Amino acid sequence: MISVDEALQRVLALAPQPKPELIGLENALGRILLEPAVSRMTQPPFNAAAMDGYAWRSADAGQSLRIVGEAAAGHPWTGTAQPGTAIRIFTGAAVPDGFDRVEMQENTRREGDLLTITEASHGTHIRSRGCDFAEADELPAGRRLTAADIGLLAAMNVPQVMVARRPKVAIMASGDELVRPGDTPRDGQIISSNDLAIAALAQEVGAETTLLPIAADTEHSLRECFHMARDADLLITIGGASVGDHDLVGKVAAELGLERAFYKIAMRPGKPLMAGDLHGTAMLGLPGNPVSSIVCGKIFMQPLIRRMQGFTDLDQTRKAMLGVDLVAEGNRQHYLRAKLDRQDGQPTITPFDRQDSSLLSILSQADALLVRPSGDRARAKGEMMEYLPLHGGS
Ligand SMILES: Nc1nc2c(c(=O)[nH]1)N[C@H]1C(S)=C(S)[C@@H](COP(=O)(O)OP(=O)(O)OC[C@H]3O[C@@H](n4cnc5c(N)ncnc54)[C@H](O)[C@@H]3O)O[C@H]1N2
Ligand code: MOO
Repeated sequence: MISVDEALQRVLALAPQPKPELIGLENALGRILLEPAVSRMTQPPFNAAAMDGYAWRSADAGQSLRIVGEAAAGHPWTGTAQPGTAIRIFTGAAVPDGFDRVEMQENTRREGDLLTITEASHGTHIRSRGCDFAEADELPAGRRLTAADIGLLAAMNVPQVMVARRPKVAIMASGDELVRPGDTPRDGQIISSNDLAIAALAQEVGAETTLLPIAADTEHSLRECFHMARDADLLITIGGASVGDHDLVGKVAAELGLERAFYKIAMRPGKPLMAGDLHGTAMLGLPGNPVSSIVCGKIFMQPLIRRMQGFTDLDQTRKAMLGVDLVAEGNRQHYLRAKLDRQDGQPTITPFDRQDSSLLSILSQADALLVRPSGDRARAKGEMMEYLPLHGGS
């Protein structure tokens, strides 16, 4: 059995180079920028009024001013600033050269065309040209685009961006006992939940997912389903990974030409994980126990899908204070479903008592996976421990 860190490195090595795709900003949320985006604008493109009021010259302080024009957003004033003059101006309008202040109208008195500044503000209320960004400024490659990034790119007059194509992920559940949600299970059958959960985890990090038919526990059925995934960037199999007579995924994958990167890792849950390359399609074979498959999806599949899109910052670990005492750990790195809260103002993490790898209800209540390295010593309440946040992309 190899360590979780070693396994993760081997999984990430299966990622092909990201494939570029040019898309409009309206579809760019959450996508990973592959090439820097270069601004085609300086913002603001002119010195702009930040208040509704009057533009005037500080050299004229203390004088009564003659109002000689008006500038509104989208409607510049074309005259030139003369001593002793002011213009009416509105927020967003270009401040003509020569005027170096805008006073908000609440601080002025106007009588006909004559203006008195009754109280001068501290600031100029002028946003100087380029104070936000300049033409040729860049938004660097490698970032996952946020709503704020999309606003910035739009303001930069960059209507399209080069992002990584969404990896195509095919997901195959296997097992004679499985039926789809909504079907009526016969004796001995259960509902297939893992493939939908794994698809959701893959979508969370930008994948385009396809659910393959549920494969029966026969080599023929598995082979057929493997064949359906041949155009995918990544094939995820679920179940059939262990040592039982009906656990045939590894055997069939090997016969079809899987170059195996590893099988079995020192991890709990998730020991029978396998990974490899199948004629250019990366493959992850997840264990069937529902929590094992989702935890492996979180720890291996999500970073792999991110890496396929050129994302580099893959470390998700954070720290919190332990809420209870814990006994010493065994020889596998243990991921415990846990609840996060605050105690004495400190983020605190407390694992659930029940940790069996079939319990989806506990996983759904959990906010985090507490990470305990293999062979970890007994831990006391109050110690700082590492965890991975659950639920939510990024
Ligand atoms: N003799 C041994 N037995 C087992 C070992 C072992 O080391 N020696 N390891 C155990 C561990 S740990 C795990 S994890 C499981 C993994 O086994 P498989 O990957 O072969 O999974 P299955 O046997 O197919 O299923 C296990 C369990 O999960 C349910 N399942 C499977 N697929 C789904 C699905 N899509 N949705 C919901 N539930 C699913 C399945 O019905 C079983 O109950 O092996 C242990 N055994
Ligand atoms: O590793 Mo299994 O995944 O412990 O249940």
